[in-house]
Amino acid sequence: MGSVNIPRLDLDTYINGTAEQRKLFSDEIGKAFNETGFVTITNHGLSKELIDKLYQQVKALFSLPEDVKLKYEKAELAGQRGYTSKGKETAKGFKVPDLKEFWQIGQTVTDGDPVKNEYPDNLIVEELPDFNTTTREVYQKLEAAGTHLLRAIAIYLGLPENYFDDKVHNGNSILRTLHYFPILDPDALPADAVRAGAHEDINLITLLIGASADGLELLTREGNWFPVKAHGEDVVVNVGDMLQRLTNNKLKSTTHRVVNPPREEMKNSRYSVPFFLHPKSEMDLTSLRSCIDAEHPKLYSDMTAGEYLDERLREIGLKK
Ligand SMILES: O=C(O)CCC(=O)C(=O)O
Ligand SMILES: [Fe+2]
Repeated sequence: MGSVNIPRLDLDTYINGTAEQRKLFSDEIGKAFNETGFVTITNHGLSKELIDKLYQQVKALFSLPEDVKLKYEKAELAGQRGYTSKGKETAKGFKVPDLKEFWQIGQTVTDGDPVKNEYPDNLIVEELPDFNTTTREVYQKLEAAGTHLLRAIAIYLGLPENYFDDKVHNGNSILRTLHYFPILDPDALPADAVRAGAHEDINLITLLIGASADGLELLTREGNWFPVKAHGEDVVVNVGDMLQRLTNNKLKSTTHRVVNPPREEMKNSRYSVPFFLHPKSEMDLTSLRSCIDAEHPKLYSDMTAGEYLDERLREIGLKK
C-alpha cells in the first residue's frame, strides 16, 4: 500500500514556540498539505473534558425521538443550521445518499456586525440546553485553532502571517455533529450505500475531533485508500477545496470517505464532529499569483467563497 505522510504536529510549538519551532511547524504542515492534504494536531486547545462532554451531548441529541429531531429540520436552511435527517446528503457523483444524519451550528456575530444578516440564527435544542452551550464553546475553540493553523499555512505560502485573519474572522464556518446510524439489516441496503461517499470538503480547512470509531480513509495520489488514525483527543486537519483553489492545487484537497464497518459492527453507531472553517463569503478565491507559473498554469476561474459555496451545496443536494 505504501506509506502516507500524516505528521502529528503540536500546535503549541507554533503558538508559543521559538522562531525556529514556528518555522518548522509551518514547513511540516505545508509539506504534508502539499503531499497528502492531512495532518493530526495535538495541543489544539480543547480539553479531554470538553471533548467527552461534546460527544455525550451529541449522542443525547441523536437519541431524541425522530419527531423531535424533525422539528429542527427546515428546508429553507438547506442543512446549514439545525437537523438534516437520514437520506438527504449524497456525495457528488453518487446515486445513493450517505448513511448519516447530522446537525449543523453556524457563526454567531453581534447585532451591528456587517455580516449579521448573511447568517441564519442557530437553532436551539430546547430539550438539551447543554448541547447548545457545549457546541458553541467547541465552535469557538476550533475557530481559534484553525486561525493559528492558517497563519502557519500563510507563512508556508510566503504570505504575511495574518493574511487569512480578517477573511476568517466572523467567517461562515460550520460545526457539524454527525451520527452514522446503526444498520440492523445490512442485506436491505443498496449495494453502494456507505457512511460517507468519497468527497472533498468545500471549505478552507477542516478540523475533525477524534471520530468515535474507525472508518475514515483518504485516497492517495497513487489511487489507494489509506485509513486515517488519530490518537485519543488529536484533531485531524485536512485541506478543503477553497484552499486548493486559492493555491492552484499547491495544497491538496484530498478525497476522503467513511467506510462501513465489518458486517457484525453495522449495528453500532459512529459519531464524529468536523468543523468546516470557511471565510466570509466576500473572500476572493482567485488563485494566488505566486502559485501560478509555466509549470503550474492557472486551473480555476475566479470566484468568491460565497459563489463557490452556493454552487457546491446545489451539487450535493442540500440546496435546491
Ligand atoms: O466522519 C468523519 O470521520 C468524516 C466526515 C467527513 O468527511 C465530512 O463530513 O465531510
Ligand atoms: Fe469530509
